Amino acid sequence: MGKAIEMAQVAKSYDGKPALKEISFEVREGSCFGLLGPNGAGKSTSMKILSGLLEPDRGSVSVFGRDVRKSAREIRQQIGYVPQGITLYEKLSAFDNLAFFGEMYGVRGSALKRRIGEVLEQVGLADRAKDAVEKFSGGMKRRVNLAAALLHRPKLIIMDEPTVGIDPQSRNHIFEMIRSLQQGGVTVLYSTHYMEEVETLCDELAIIDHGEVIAKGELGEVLDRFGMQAVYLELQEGGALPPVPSGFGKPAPRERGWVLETPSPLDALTAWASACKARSLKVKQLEIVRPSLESVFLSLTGTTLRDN
Ligand SMILES: Nc1ncnc2c1ncn2[C@@H]1O[C@H](COP(=O)(O)OP(=O)(O)OP(=O)(O)O)[C@@H](O)[C@H]1O
Repeated sequence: MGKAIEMAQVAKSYDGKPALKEISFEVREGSCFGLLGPNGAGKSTSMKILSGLLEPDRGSVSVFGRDVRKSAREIRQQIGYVPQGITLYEKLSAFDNLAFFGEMYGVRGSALKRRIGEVLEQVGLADRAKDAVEKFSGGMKRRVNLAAALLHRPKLIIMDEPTVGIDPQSRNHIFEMIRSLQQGGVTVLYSTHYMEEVETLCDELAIIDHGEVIAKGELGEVLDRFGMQAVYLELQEGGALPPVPSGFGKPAPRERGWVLETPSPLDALTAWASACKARSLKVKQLEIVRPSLESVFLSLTGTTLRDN
């Protein structure tokens, strides 16, 4: 498989302040690639450069093997860019908003009408085509924006934090849409500061922090390389504090139980089991769990992504 995106040593400053310091990453054709990082890390800047909306100061950027600067027009036809902000006409219906975007992309007439029906179906809003966008929730507006980026059947979709501040139903629709796009061979570049989203959706990722790539690769590879295994404990009577196994750190709450990150999970599991037994606590679940991106970020930066 070829490369959908190749960014090499890309740097960008705003008013002398570096936002990207020599960013390099590659996205395989057909993959769902997560660009993960805290606010201000440089995700939007990278995406705007890739979409040809912003010029880098240095470095090279190519999309499907073509230089973004030299082939800007052709590349724009292959990219569907979904910005962070909503860009819709509130008074117009979802259909009319999409008709406007479609014409901008050069889709017209009955082909456009048909295509609008298809993309509204894809984002789960086919039954709301005629309603004015001003009546929509934030999540529904975001979905119309996503639909707009699909009208010209791009081979690469670039989405800048599409799930920030939206309802769970819209989030699920977006996830389903991404999965079906990927099944249809479309490459997806997805930025977020939610690690769980990357874990659920993406097969490759780059973690960026302060304008630098601090880890990249296949999801499983990054987790194995930088993450730490953990032991998960859930007790039968919810709410009780778990015993702390001696010789290990303090467990942290997760879901309905607690989790203990450790380089020696089998020893931790055994020690935790003995500590529970000694206190006659009824264990509902005790198991070794695979590393999370949370532990990857922590081990690479010394801070949790949530704290940022
Ligand atoms: N137009 C601009 N002018 C000046 N500084 C900017 C501009 N756009 C972004 N920056 C700065 O560049 C850095 C990277 O910002 P960028 O928006 O790319 O990050 P991000 O990871 O997308 O974060 P966010 O989720 O907050 O958008 C930040 O320090 C930001 O303040």
